[in-house]
Amino acid sequence: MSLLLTNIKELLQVRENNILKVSGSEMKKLPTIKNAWMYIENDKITDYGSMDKLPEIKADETIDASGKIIMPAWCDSHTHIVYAGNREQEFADRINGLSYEEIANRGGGILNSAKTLQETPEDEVYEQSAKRLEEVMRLGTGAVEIKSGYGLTEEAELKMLRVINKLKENYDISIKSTFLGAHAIPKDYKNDPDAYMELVINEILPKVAEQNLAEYVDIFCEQGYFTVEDTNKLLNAAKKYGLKPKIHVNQFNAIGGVKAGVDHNALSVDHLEVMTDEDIEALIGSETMPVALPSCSLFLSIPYTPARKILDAELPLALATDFNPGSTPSGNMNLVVSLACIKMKMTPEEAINAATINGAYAMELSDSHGSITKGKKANFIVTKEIPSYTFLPYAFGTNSIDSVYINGKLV
Ligand SMILES: N=CN[C@@H](CCC(=O)O)C(=O)O
Ligand SMILES: [Zn+2]
Repeated sequence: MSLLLTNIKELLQVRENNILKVSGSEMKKLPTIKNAWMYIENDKITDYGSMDKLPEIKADETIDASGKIIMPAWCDSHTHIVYAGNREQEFADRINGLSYEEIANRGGGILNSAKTLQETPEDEVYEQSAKRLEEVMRLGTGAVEIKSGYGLTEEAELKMLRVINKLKENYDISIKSTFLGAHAIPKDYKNDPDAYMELVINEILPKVAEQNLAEYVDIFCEQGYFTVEDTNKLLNAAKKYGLKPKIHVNQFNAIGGVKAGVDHNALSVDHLEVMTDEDIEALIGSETMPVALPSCSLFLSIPYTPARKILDAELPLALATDFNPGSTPSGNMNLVVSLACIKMKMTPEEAINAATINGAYAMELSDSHGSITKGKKANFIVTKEIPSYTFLPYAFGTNSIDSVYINGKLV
């Protein structure tokens, strides 16, 4: 199957030589070709160029993309798409004055979702999650990471990870799986959190590894959840099984999680709403990708990750949704990019780099995703007729997407 797209108003994020990520001032550059064509064979980008040098190509299908922009599909490197039920009652409780922390302390929050997940049959969790995956694919996401973490028992954590694996089998989209057993301390372990860490490290983690259910390991390193010491213990143990860290840090408090992640060569450190100078220092010179989740900041009314401070230090930054039932019931990367521009003062070029190639890096997919490069997966968004790419984050809340292709197939 081959597809030729012609008269593309502008082809975005064209990287002739593949790059793994972009950092600091480099993020201001978004290479494009105006009035372009692109040729797809099966699931790959074969070639592209400027319309004035369009070679003779016999394609199975040709699409005239006049007035439309084409760009790589979004790479969402941080989600909790697999969950059961929803938490709209907590949303209403917060409107009525309770804080996220107060709700969690009453047994709501993550523990509420864990109870629902434990009680919901695996097939039903799969069905609910598959709908969300299909929704985000239609919204332009072409690669996604999904975490466990609403199980909090051996049985339920493995159940979640099996659901992620079934999504991998049944959907033609790259999915990375992360074990987040250390997401919250279950009620029964409230007075003995160390015992829960022992369960996660000595009982659940080995089974996750044996059954090959995850690529990455995560922990919520935060006051009231897990300490830096817990983080070090878990990451040391996970390393023996070859699971790289991608960790939740600095959402509410800076307690040293960034440095712990960097010390363990984490692939990414995510959230970062609260960042100290020491956290920035720790990231400089590392291979760890900082990841911001602005939809979470919007929904919880908490600070936004200080993008300018991170970029001014010549660090890279990725953007992801954090799609989950408690802090971010939205998997819309288009909104994430808008929020990054509006609230974090990222330029459209920086935000698009952060949501494509840098998101791919945070899932170890930069060789196949995140840019328009020959040989990469044919994962791309065709916009409606719009005046410029800046219109995408500007017209927030407007659906500017005409169609989405993942692995060369129309979603
Ligand atoms: N902060 C930790 N975990 C999720 C939210 C969990 C929840 O409220 O269900 C997050 O990334 O925001
Ligand atoms: Zn999260």
